[in-house]
Amino acid sequence: MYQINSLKRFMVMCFRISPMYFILLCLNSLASTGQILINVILPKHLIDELIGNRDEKKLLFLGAGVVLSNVFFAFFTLTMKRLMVIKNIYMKEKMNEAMAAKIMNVEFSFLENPYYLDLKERAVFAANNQSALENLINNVADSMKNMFTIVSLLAVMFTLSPVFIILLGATIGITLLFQRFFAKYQMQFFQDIIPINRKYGYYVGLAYNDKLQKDIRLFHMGDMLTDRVGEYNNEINNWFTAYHKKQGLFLSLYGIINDLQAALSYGYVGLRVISDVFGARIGIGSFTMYVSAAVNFTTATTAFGKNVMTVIQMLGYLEPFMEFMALPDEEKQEGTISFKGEIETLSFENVTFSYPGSTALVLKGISFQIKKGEKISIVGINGAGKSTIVKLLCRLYRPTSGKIYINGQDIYEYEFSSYMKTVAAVFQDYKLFAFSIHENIAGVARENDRNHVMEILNQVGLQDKISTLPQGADSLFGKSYDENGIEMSGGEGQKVAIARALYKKASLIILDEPTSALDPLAEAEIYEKFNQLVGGKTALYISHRMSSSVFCDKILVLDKGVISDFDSHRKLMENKDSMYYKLFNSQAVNYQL
Ligand SMILES: Nc1ncnc2c1ncn2[C@@H]1O[C@H](COP(=O)(O)OP(=O)(O)OP(=O)(O)O)[C@@H](O)[C@H]1O
Repeated sequence: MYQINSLKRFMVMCFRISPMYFILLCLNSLASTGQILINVILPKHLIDELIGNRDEKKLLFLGAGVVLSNVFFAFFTLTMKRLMVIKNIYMKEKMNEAMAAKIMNVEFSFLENPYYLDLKERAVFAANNQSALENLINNVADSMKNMFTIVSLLAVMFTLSPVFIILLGATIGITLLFQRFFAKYQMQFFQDIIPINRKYGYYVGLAYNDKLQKDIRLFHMGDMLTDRVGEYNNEINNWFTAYHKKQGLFLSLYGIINDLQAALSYGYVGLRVISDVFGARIGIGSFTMYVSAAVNFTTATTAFGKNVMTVIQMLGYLEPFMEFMALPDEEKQEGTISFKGEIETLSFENVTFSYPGSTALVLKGISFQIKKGEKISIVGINGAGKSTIVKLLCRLYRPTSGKIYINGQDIYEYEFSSYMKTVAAVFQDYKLFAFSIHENIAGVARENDRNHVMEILNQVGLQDKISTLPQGADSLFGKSYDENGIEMSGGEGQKVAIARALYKKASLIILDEPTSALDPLAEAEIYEKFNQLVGGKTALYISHRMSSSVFCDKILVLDKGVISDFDSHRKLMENKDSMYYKLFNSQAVNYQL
């Protein structure tokens, strides 16, 4: 049942991707069945005519019928096969597209959860490897063809004798019982192997990951990874050896039953030619037809059994893909009010938060309010919950309790995309993409204002760098796809990321440790100019460099998920027992001569 539901979901998805593909599959299956039927029925009439009246016109008609119909069906099925090869490639591309769209739209919390991250890896693997999709669809199409064939041949054989059908039915019953038994075993096998496959996939993924190669080399992780992958590989091999032994046994028994089926067909139909014990005698033409029908019937039932097994196996491979595709999308979060205008007030009211799957409270009932244009610095030791505040504001996570209001409205009341337009954030682990510098910046607003881009690049101090590049702001990031692509230093990259956030026409700008890679001069320059750069926008900064707080209107001091202070630098420095005073002075002493 679980497999049937899974197959149904998968087929509905494929149908949505390409209804034409399904029409082709059905036509192909019908054509293959048609060819088998013609070759079962027409030779009977040809032989009967040859043995009987030998009417030349009829013989010519029947002979031409056999040849022409075979030519037609051969041409038709070959054309269909070609079309389906093209469609298979298309389906695979679409599957990758759907996967990419899902990753970009799925609720963000899934992408920080190890289970779903792993699921995502396995889903990508399933979509791209093992030809699972192609095998699944081909086997579904083949099983459809075999089913049509079985049903039509049953109709042909029914004209000989219902007893014959009952005898064949009994052998099919035994076959189905075998199939059911093996399908159950197979299903269990593919469930049981998931955890080990997941671990194997995870460690192989680590070895593949180019971002890890520095650490792998520096800390000699290569041997450990290779050993771990080897161990899991052996374990998987042992599992599959046991599986294939069972499958071999099953297929042998299955083959014996099919041979018995063939012997029964030949025996029964032969008896009907030479004796009338089981009914009226039949001629040679009918003998040919019924034997051919029975042989094709046996072939179709065997093939059908294999189709079912392969479909189950491929569904097992594709399960992670389907599970990932069924995750809810971010856009589906409620919120209908279109956000218009600018942020006038922003407030957290008694917000408590723990990450999904964890009971530890990261934020413990925090409340604060910010007004339009204020520049707020959030400080606190590692793990205090600073970045979590930003993630909640960006609607990457939902508060466990309490609410966040903007302009008096719960932020989840706002329609998602209009809300996201008003927030620009530069995260610690910001990413730039393999587009040009210009596209990385202007792409966020989907416009092409070159002067404005250059103006912002100048403001963040990148004018000298850009002027040394032969293609200026049109230089492409990264060398992966363009040998003339540029590599920027960590600090230069951060400046581009800040420029991108500034360019976005957002009224709240959030910088989560955006200057960690900047040299002291660049950092000082950015902070000095920051209020000018940000202009009238409301801004939140998170930085471990306490000197950056001096430029802010207020400082929100977080201590283990609780707000310990929220005031101006001057006021907070008056209290020598405050956490802020300690944090500030612990750094300040390092700068004293
Ligand atoms: N995706 C996550 N799942 C579970 N726990 C998380 C996740 N992200 C962060 N945490 C936990 O939440 C707590 C607060 O993390 P957060 O990143 O908000 O701290 P922070 O104050 O920004 O720290 P830092 O100064 O080191 O950047 C930490 O204890 C961290 O382990």
